[in-house]
Amino acid sequence: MYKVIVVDPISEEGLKSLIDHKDFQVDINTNLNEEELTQIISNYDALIVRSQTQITPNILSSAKNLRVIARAGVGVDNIDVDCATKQGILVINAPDGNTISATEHSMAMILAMARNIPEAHRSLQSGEWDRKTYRGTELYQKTLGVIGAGRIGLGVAKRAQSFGMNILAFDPYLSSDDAKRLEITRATVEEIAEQSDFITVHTPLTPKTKGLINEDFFNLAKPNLQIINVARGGIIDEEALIKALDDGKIAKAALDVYNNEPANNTPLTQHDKIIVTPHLGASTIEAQEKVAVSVANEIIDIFEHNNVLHAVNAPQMSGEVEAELRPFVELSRTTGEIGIQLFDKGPRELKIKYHGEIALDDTSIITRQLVKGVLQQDLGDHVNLINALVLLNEQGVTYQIEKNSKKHGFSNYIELELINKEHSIRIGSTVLNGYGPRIVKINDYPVDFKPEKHMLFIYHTDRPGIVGKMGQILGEHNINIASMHLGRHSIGGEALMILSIDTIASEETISDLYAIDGFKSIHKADINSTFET
Ligand SMILES: NC(=O)C1=CN([C@@H]2O[C@H](COP(=O)(O)OP(=O)(O)OC[C@H]3O[C@@H](n4cnc5c(N)ncnc54)[C@H](O)[C@@H]3O)[C@@H](O)[C@H]2O)C=CC1
Ligand SMILES: O=C(O)C(=O)COP(=O)(O)O
Repeated sequence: MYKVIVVDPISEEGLKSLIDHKDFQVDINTNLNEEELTQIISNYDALIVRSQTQITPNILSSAKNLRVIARAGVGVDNIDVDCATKQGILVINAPDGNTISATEHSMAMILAMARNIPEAHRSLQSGEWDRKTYRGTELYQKTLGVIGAGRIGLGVAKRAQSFGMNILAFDPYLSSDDAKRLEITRATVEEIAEQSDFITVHTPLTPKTKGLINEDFFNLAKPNLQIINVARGGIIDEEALIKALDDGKIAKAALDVYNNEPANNTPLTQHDKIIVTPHLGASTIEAQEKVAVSVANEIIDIFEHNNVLHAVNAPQMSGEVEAELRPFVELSRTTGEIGIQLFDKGPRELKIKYHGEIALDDTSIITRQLVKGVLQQDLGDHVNLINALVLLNEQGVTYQIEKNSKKHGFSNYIELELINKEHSIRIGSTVLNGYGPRIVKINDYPVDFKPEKHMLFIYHTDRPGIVGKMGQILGEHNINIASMHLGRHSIGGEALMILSIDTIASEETISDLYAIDGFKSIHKADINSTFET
């Protein structure tokens, strides 16, 4: 039974598939403080949040059994994702469940601000009939600057176009083709500052976007500028905003999000030229149901089928590409395990080469599997696909990836090289049509074997009688040989023997094998990962 805790208010109707599932127990407790959550989190396999609960390193350090944190929404800035990643906890979100609601809320804010609706409403409720003070502005033929042209930004742009607005957009990922097709003009942040009558921000909060709209920006702005933020508090510098409004550098603002939430104690909510809502962008019946359905179904899929659709801190694992890559994924972990056992000391560097068609695919999952295999010998189960690269970095090991879509003898070829100051080792692998995963190269030795659970790699001088002696010693130690492969450069020259054996070879067995004249170095490789062809 998997245990899931829901700590923010989330549609129970949307969570129904999880609540009704026989393999899941769902506890809903939306009143926990940090200390209380820290105390109970080790009981849970999955945690569901919205933006309210801060998932801190403190909580995560106690989350010994937590495998998944699911954000029923988009922004994950309330979750310490780096810390979760280091601990191997998968973070997922529901990236499109609330897009329409946040888009519509942004339009509502623009319209409410342009037409003074909240102020006029308040005035009329207080008994006034003032048609002069609340004269507004049309959107028609005005310029809207969109910073962050993703799902919501483009949704706002499309709706604003239907009001006859011209759209300028800044987003490093907005291609000129897409901009042309969408009839949007790409612009720099400065151009947007200078030319816009309205501005809306729709980026995530990142070190790059924090304070993106600041005093310098407002100094470039037109005095009639009206600006909204339905993305994240902090993208617009709050102090600079108040100053720009007070100094008449810009006209108005509308905010749904704040540096500190709940925003009970800030001049922003009292300012005459700012209209405010308490982070309501995603607060509709429809959005809440959609995000809840999305995280509930994905949690089930992750625990039951290991399928991840909306990973924030891991490569995606589903669909056609995954089916194509699956044999390589399993082979790679094994290759990493073999590699580290053939290497005497810790590597300082890994080089990973992808040759052939596979070079055209997203191979990040394979890279992580190779690294996981390498680290697993020392770090055991702690290392997983989420934290493999972080842990590699922590071990002071760098990695490089080389991709070449030209064939390297095989239609697909993956090579792992482990390097330190003294030496390096290269292991080449492929998946052969009809034959499955194969190791096809060890350093310069061409080989061809299917990795098995227990193997011996013996570097020796090629000479007659050596195999018989080895068979005899293994027999004396009650070790059965399942298969044997030889790679050699020339007759009588240096050679590599690879044995699959049915049981683990003891240190005593290895030391007896060293007595054979011509055996130079012997490495055991015992594979932890389950390996299927
Ligand atoms: N107020 C609310 O209730 C809600 C707020 N949001 C917030 O809205 C924001 C956007 O959400 P979506 O559109 O769904 O995300 P998205 O991921 O579809 O779009 C974000 C866009 O920002 C762009 N971007 C990233 N860094 C940038 C930079 N430095 N400069 C310019 N563009 C940059 C990305 O390229 C991407 O196109 C998020 O911060 C999210 O948390 C989302 C839903 C509800
Ligand atoms: O999805 C987002 O990023 C939001 O900001 C919505 O936040 P909420 O789920 O309403 O707390």
